[in-house]
Amino acid sequence: MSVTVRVPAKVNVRLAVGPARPDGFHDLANVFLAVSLYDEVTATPAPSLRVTCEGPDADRVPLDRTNLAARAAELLAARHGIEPAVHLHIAKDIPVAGGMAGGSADGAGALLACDALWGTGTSRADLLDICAELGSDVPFSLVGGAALGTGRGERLTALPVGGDFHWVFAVADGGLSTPAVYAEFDRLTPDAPAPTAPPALLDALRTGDTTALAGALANDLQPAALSLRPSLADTLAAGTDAGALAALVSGSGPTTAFLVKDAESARSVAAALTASGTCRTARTATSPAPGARILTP
Ligand SMILES: C[C@](O)(CO)[C@H](O)COP(=O)(O)OP(=O)(O)OC[C@H]1O[C@@H](n2ccc(N)nc2=O)[C@H](O)[C@@H]1O
Ligand SMILES: Nc1ncnc2c1ncn2[C@@H]1O[C@H](COP(=O)(O)OP(=O)(O)OP(=O)(O)O)[C@@H](O)[C@H]1O
Repeated sequence: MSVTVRVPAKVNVRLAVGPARPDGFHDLANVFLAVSLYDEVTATPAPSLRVTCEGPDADRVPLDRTNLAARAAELLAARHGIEPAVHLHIAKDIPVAGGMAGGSADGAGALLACDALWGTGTSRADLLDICAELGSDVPFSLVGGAALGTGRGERLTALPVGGDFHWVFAVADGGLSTPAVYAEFDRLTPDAPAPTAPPALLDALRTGDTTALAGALANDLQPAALSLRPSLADTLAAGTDAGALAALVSGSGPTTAFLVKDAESARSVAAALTASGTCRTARTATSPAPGARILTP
């Protein structure tokens, strides 16, 4: 018997970053939106914990105990006093180290899959606690939809979304290290103000107004990502030249996100980005997407 869970990627439609805290993390006003690019995590009984991965970026995914899926299985097993005797297979479609929370998705997916496989019946509150222990983005991978993340991004308030949004994601060559991007933010922003989520952005989500959302997108980590990877400016320009309503770096990058009017515009902007030679590949997606879900056989 095995259990498969499907988990979405995310884009941050507003990532407001405050000053570094004593524990090294930054307080955020982080407006997450789940998008329709998914990893699938399959949990199968095995003599001991083992991780495998398939997909175009599989060679860049660690298969040891540092994999967030493996860590999720270990934390859940420890909480219930059992052995993490499970094979976790990741079918990876979310770009690796791309600022789209791919590792976080696998952590949330493994947690839900193991809880179902082992019949441990963990409460939603306990699952969210384990997610927060795994990483700041992991609770959102579990819940999906749209949410405001405060604290280091792990404390979530669900947000209403009144319509579908269409996106193109330009996947860059290689990744960017999240801690390195936050460190560059600190260097560039010595007096960061307290982070807030503007009402205009929350209204745009609530009413499903693409034009208003395009005017409200913002990522405080974008200057830091551009400073570490200046070529991303060419990718952003290629997308807006091709007709995207707005462009921004996704999370800590280097994936760039383009909000477009509709599915037809998504196809033409993706084609133009691919032809521009400023990215490795371009993907289309819609939002909001549901959070981690068990796929019924
Ligand atoms: C950039 C985002 O993806 C936006 O959603 C997240 O803030 C990053 O979330 P994540 O990858 O789950 O990050 P974590 O695994 O919790 O932390 C990795 C590192 O990122 C930095 N970090 C992360 C979150 C935060 N609020 N402040 C930080 O400074 C810290 O250096 C930390 O050591
Ligand atoms: N299951 C996993 N999938 C991908 N990377 C993983 C996984 N587990 C651990 N990692 C490690 O985490 C690093 C960041 O990968 P990930 O794909 O989560 O980045 P990201 O999308 O930038 O995340 P975020 O948006 O949350 O900052 C990788 O370089 C890899 O070493």
